Amino acid sequence: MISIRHVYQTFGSRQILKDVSLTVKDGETMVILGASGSGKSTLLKLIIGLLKPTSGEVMVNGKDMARLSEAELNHERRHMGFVFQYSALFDSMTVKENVAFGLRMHTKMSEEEIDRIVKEKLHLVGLDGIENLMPSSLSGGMKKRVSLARAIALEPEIILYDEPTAGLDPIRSTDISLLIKHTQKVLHATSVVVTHDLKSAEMIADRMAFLYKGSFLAIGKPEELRQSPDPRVRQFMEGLPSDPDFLKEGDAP
Ligand SMILES: Nc1ncnc2c1ncn2[C@@H]1O[C@H](COP(=O)(O)OP(=O)(O)OP(=O)(O)O)[C@@H](O)[C@H]1O
Repeated sequence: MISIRHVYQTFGSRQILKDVSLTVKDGETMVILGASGSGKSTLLKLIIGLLKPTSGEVMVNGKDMARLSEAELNHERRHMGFVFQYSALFDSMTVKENVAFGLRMHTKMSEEEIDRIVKEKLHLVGLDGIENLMPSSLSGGMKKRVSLARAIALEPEIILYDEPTAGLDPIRSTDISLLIKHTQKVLHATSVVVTHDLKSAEMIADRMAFLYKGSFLAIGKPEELRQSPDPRVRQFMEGLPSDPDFLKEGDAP
């Protein structure tokens, strides 16, 4: 379980998160929505323990991430998988070495076991037989899949996704969203997905949380957000422009 309690995050004089609280239950997929700069990635960094909150608590599986030593943090991160924006594969390593990275770092598995797990995870993401390719020869969608295979290699209890569909065309974006959903079904992981992509969010979310200027305006099931009494939430959910005069009469599509 991930429990964020009354978190404030300040950088210099700028307050980025203001009294943010959120619980992500075991096995749940929580999607964090919000405009650019609203603090979504900052929230992920707090969960990973890359940032310590200015005040408040970030508890992951009962551990206060801000109070852990670097060694303890690394131990906790072994149970977490990360799918970064733009895949972040190691360009000088083959697909196999990318997927095997965490296995080599955190375990003493034999080469046979590593081979087996790499094959199994690539199969799960629909990429059989590409172990020896280099990332530079893959399409954007394939890179995302490899990134997901790497994130789940150690069968993490928690998976964090930062904009998993960024830079993909709508069809590939749907493919990745379906894959995230499938992965959830297989692994029963607790997941937090940061995205701008409403269609993807609707496909994968158990619940959604809408971050607006550093505070959550709404947390709930997708239909609850769509019917939110707060016009700012509905506006985002409907993808309307920020300036209501933007679509003047006669300009409407
Ligand atoms: N380490 C830092 N030092 C100073 N400012 C920071 C730092 N990290 C983030 N910020 C600022 O905090 C704000 C929120 O950043 P964050 O990356 O969390 O937003 P976001 O919602 O993920 O945006 P996007 O969707 O564009 O990625 C931004 O204005 C950013 O410039």
